[in-house]
Amino acid sequence: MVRYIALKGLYDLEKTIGSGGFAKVKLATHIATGEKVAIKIMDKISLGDDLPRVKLEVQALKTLLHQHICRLYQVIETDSHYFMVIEYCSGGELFDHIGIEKNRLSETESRKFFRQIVSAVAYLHSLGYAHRDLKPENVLLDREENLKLIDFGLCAKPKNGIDSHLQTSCGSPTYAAPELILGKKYLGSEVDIWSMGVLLYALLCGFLPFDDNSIENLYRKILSGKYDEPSWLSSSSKRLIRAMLQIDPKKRITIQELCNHPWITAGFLNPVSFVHKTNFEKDDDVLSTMSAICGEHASDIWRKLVKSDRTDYRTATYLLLLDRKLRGLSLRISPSA
Ligand SMILES: COc1cc(O)cc(Nc2ccc(C(=O)Nc3ccccc3)c(OCCC[NH3+])c2)c1
Repeated sequence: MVRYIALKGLYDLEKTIGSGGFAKVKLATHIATGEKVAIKIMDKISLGDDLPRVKLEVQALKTLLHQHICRLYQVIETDSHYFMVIEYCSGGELFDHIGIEKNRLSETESRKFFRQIVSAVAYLHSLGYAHRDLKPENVLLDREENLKLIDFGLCAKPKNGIDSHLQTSCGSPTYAAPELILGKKYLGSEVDIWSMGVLLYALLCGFLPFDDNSIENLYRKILSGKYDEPSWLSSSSKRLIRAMLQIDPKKRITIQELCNHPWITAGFLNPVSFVHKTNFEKDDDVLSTMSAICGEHASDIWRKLVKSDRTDYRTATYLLLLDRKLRGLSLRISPSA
């Protein structure tokens, strides 16, 4: 196993859990706390002119604090590599969780998960970001089956706000909105709604609304906006999916309407809110655990934490200890930290 000097003493790398274009994701252990993390490793050579995307994603993730958005703990940059230390989603991909035999979820279970996706995307849009690559592989679960959105490598924050047009064609065609595959100017918020429509369809049906091995046929199907409506779909589900898979983006349901849609609120007391984690909450138990080991005063540790750019080893240690505490585990830390 290639050892990276930059991780020595901080993280022990384990198996590869994902690999894509210019990155691979490995399972790792945060040595000081023994907690599992995922580390996305990118080498700068193969990143090429995608290098600025890493900085854009890191910048976005430092701002995005939400219970259904996978957490960035630490960023390590060397001359040759970027390492993004990320929350480990031990539940794996949501769609693997659906399992092969059933291959689709009940309306109630689909609603539980879909509300979490809507909450994360509504929060994202409220801060002016669009994900632009919403697809099953980017929807994971943590150990308590809470949903986590991952991979903001294509996310965009248009400089004139979420309502200003984008042009870059990106994301996977299967989940891409008609205006995106036509290369038209599009709104990030509108293409995210379309992709969420594809996700909801896949949850409720167990297969994709538009699928074809030939890219031309796939495009034709997407641009036709026609897809099967299996007999098991309730009329309320059909209405919601139709509202999301509108070819004309101006006729497509908006994220606000989605949060209040009858299908979304059925069985729940309230619409989807995108209340999110506050910023760093100060925890004295965690701070005293850290000060017991590194000898600094808890108040100094906290001051440095708040002042830091929140992507250093101290931040990762604090957040992982906080996570252990929230799970009712002991706050242990190994002296080598
Ligand atoms: C903000 O979250 C991000 C940003 C990003 O650029 C990339 C990722 N990638 C991740 C993060 C975590 C996992 C993971 O924990 N996977 C996993 C865990 C247990 C069983 C199976 C998978 C990850 O997995 C890669 C494969 C998922 N399609 C990717 C997160």
